[in-house]
Amino acid sequence: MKIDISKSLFEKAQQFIPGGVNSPVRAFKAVGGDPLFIKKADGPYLYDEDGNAFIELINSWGPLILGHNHPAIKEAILKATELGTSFGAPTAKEIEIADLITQMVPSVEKVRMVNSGTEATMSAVRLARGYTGKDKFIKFEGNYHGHGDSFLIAAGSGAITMGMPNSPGVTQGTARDTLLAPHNDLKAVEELVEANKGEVAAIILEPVPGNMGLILPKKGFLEGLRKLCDREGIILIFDEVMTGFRLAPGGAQEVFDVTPDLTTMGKIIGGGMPVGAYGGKKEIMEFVSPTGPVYQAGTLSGNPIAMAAGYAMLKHLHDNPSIYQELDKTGGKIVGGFKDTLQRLGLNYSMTHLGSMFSLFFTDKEVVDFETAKSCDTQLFGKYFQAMLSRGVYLAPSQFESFFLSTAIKDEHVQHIVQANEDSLKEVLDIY
Ligand SMILES: Cc1ncc(COP(=O)(O)O)c(C=O)c1O
Ligand SMILES: N[C@H](C=O)CCC(=O)O
Repeated sequence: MKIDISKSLFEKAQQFIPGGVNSPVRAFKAVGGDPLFIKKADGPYLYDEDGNAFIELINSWGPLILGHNHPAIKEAILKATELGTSFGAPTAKEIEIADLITQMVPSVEKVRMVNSGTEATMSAVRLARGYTGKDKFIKFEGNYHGHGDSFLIAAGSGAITMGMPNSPGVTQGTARDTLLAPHNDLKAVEELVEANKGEVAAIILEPVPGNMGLILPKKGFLEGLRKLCDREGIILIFDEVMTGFRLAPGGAQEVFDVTPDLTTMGKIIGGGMPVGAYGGKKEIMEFVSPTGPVYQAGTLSGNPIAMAAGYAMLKHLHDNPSIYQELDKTGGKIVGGFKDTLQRLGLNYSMTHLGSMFSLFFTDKEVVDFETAKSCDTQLFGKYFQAMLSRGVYLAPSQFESFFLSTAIKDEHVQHIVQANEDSLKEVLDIY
């Protein structure tokens, strides 16, 4: 594979940008080699500056559930740009998207738009603290909620990929109010709440974590958290930045039928533009400024182009619910193909799958939390990543990320991906 142009761009980028990238996981540090510089994308394909084409399973880290350049979204963006790029004032489109979100996610009675998932989670926890008058909150090991200070403790995604689950720069004072629990361990959470009785404002979690690879909730875990929060007056926050509008129109809360008090959203909600949102019970959301005392603002929040893209995306999903069955089928075919290969090659690596998300973990343990996720052979993953790349399949460059499907992936791509997986495993494990 020719990568001369990407290589020289990366050299130049490092002169002006820390590590040559604007988000750490993009640097390929965990998988070796230099990152590819992307020139364009269409449907299921990414094209790099050297002219290589890849079927991709990242989709911009989740947002592009319809693949690249979907006509409905492209048209909405182009139309919106004709009217201006930013007004810093209310628009009709903001009402339309808020209305649609409340229909698709019934636990969200009111919603505030922000510019990223990070802003959404920071704001939701501030709101929970302001509303309850309590300072502490519980997060789960290996869950990732963006790069707000109080979340960079035992964080998943790029933080663990870079070997920095606890980031320097987060003060001890901040860290003290973040209580940590092992994911999927209800008893540990109950004990933590008991030990901090009356002091916990919120429990925040990815209901289906995708930031230590894809991990499924154990039976009764989400329901148990709901009961605990009700009993103790704690705000339950589902961080659905990744799972929202991806696992179902109403996200993981619809799939598992557990209703949080607040939900954070991002990725798909912006149709590929930088958008986040948080919403929930009217009574809690009324606590946000200007109706309430909890301050939160944004110069570009509700940006008209981003709202147009997000609305077009959500409307398409809302009007075409069969998309979710289609994605689940595609996921089933790929995961089924991978599992067949693993069996034939006598390998017992662990796999998880839900709808349009899946993971291949290079460990024989069942991956249910941060500890088991960390048992993966990350060096082997790096070799596998490179082997897949050389066969035209672009994966997330880390063992601690989920793979994402889009509707642009059809049967011919599935076949290519399954074959590439078999050939890559044989290559990296020296199986002939
Ligand atoms: C579950 C979850 N929450 C929050 C975030 C932060 O979102 P953003 O990267 O848009 O700030 C991410 C992804 O980065 C995420 O996956
Ligand atoms: N896993 C992260 C978000 O979901 C990946 C995005 C990033 O850190 O650049």
